[in-house]
Amino acid sequence: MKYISTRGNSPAKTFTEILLGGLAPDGGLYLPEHYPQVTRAELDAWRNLSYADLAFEVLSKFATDIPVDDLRAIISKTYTAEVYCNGRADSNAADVTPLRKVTDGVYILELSNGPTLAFKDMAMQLLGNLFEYALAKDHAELNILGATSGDTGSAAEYAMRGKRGIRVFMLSPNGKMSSFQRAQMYSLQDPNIFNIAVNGMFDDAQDLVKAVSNDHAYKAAHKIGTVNSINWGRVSAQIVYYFKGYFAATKSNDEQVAFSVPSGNFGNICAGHIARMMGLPIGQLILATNENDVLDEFFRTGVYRPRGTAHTYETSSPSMDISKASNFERFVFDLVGRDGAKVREFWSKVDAGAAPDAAAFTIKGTDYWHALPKFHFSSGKSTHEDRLKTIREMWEEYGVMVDTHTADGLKVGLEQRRPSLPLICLETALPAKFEETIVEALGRQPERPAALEGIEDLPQRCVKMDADVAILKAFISANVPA
Ligand SMILES: Cc1ncc(COP(=O)(O)O)c(C=O)c1O
Ligand SMILES: N[C@@H](CCOP(=O)(O)O)C(=O)O
Repeated sequence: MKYISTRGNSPAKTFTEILLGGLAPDGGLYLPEHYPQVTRAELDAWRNLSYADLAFEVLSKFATDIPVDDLRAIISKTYTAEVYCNGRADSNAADVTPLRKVTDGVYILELSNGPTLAFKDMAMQLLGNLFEYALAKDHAELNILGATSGDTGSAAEYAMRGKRGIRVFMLSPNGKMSSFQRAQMYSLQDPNIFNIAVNGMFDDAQDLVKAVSNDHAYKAAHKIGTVNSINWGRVSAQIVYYFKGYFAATKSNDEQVAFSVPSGNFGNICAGHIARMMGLPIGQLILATNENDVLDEFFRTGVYRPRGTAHTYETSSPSMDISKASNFERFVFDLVGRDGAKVREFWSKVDAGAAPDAAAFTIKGTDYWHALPKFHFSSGKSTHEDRLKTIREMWEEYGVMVDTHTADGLKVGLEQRRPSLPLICLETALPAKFEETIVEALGRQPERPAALEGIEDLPQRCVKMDADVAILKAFISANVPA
C-alpha cells in the first residue's frame, strides 16, 4: 500500500515513511492511494475478535511494509486491559472500548479509559510503540512537534515520555485549556518533554506546526515528526474502533448504524468516513460541533468559512475550539474525486486566510454539492446551555455522567439521527477532565482515578511564547543537540 498527498504533488510513500515524516512535502496530507475494501466474509470473521486482534486485521491492510509478526507484536503490546483500565471502576477494561447502553437504540462507545482519559490514547499509545519500533531499526531520533487544544498533548506526552530517541515539543493555547488538562501536561518533568504555551488559539499552534513542517531543510536537519492527526498513523488507528463499536451494537452485518462524533480537527470523524469507505455498514456519520461551528456550516450550506483567532470562541468543550480543521482536507480530497489540483486551488485560499466573514471556498450548486449526500454526513451544533442540559439529562435519567465534548455529540446525535438506526455516540473524554462544567451542571464532582488526585497541585513546567515561527524554531534548535 502506497500513500499519496491530498495536494497531488508529492511522491507516493510507504506507511513507515509517512509515519515518521508527517505532512507531505507539497503541504498536503497523506491518504492511501485507494481504500482497502473489507469483504462480507471478513466482517463475519471479525465480529467476535478481541480489540487487539481486530486492530491487527484492520491495520495490516494499511501498514503493509511492517512484517506481520512485528505488527502483531506491537499491537498486542498496545491494546491491553492494563493500558485501558484507567477510567471507571464499573468499566470492562478487557474490552478496551466497552459499549455502554444508555437506552434502547442509544449507546456510548467508551474510548477514554486510557492513561490520559481521552480518546486520543486509542491511537497515541500505538503511535508511541510504532515510533519506537521504526526508530530502533535505524538507531534514529525523532523530534515531535505537536499542537493541542487539550488532549492530544497529554496523550502524546504520556505515550512518548522516556522513549529513547524521541523528544516532544508540544504547543498549547496559553490559558485556554481546563486546569486538569494543563496540569496533566505541564506537571511532567521528563527531560524529553517540552511544553510551550502559545499566545493564541489551537489554530495558531497548528499553523506553527505546519509552517515548521513546510520548511523542508529545517524539518530534515531537526528530524521533525508529528503526532497530530496530520499523521496518517493516528487516523488509521482510529478506524479500528468504528469496527469494534459497530460489532458491539449490532447482531449481524446486515444492520446499519449511525455514529455521532464530537468534532474539532475532523480527525475522528475522518476515521469514520474511511471505515465507511472500506465497507463498514455506517448509515449516518453525525458531526457535532460546539459554538465553533465552521464544519456544521459547511455540511449545511456548502460554504467553508474558517474563522481567525479573534472569531474563535473559548467554550466549555475547549478541545473542540477549532476553526480550521486539518483533516477536513482529507475528506474534501475524496469529495472532489481525489483531484489534487482542486484541493490545491481550495487550500490556496484557506492557507492565505480570508476576511473574517468571507468564505475560503463554496461548493454550493456544484457537482460536489450534489455528491455530498452519498457520504452520509449530517451535522449540528451545541452550545454551553445545551451541554449543561445534556449532562443533567444523562445523569438524572440514565445515571451516566458524560464530559462536555461527549455531551455535544449526544445532543447533536439525538437531534440528527435517523430513528431506524442504532446511535453510537463516541465518548471522547471523561468528565474528570472538565470538572468545572460538571460541577456547574450537576453540583457534584466527577470521579477521577486515584493516581490523578491532586494533579493540579504538582509543580508545572512550561515555556510561554508568541505565535512566531522564528522564535519556535530557535527554541527547538536550542534544545536539540547538533
Ligand atoms: C475531548 C475531545 N473531543 C473531541 C475532539 C475533536 O476531535 P477531532 O479533532 O478528531 O475532530 C477532541 C480533539 O481532537 C477532543 O480532545
Ligand atoms: N482536540 C485536539 C486537537 C488536535 O487534534 P489532532 O487529532 O489533530 O491531534 C487536542 O485535544 O489537542
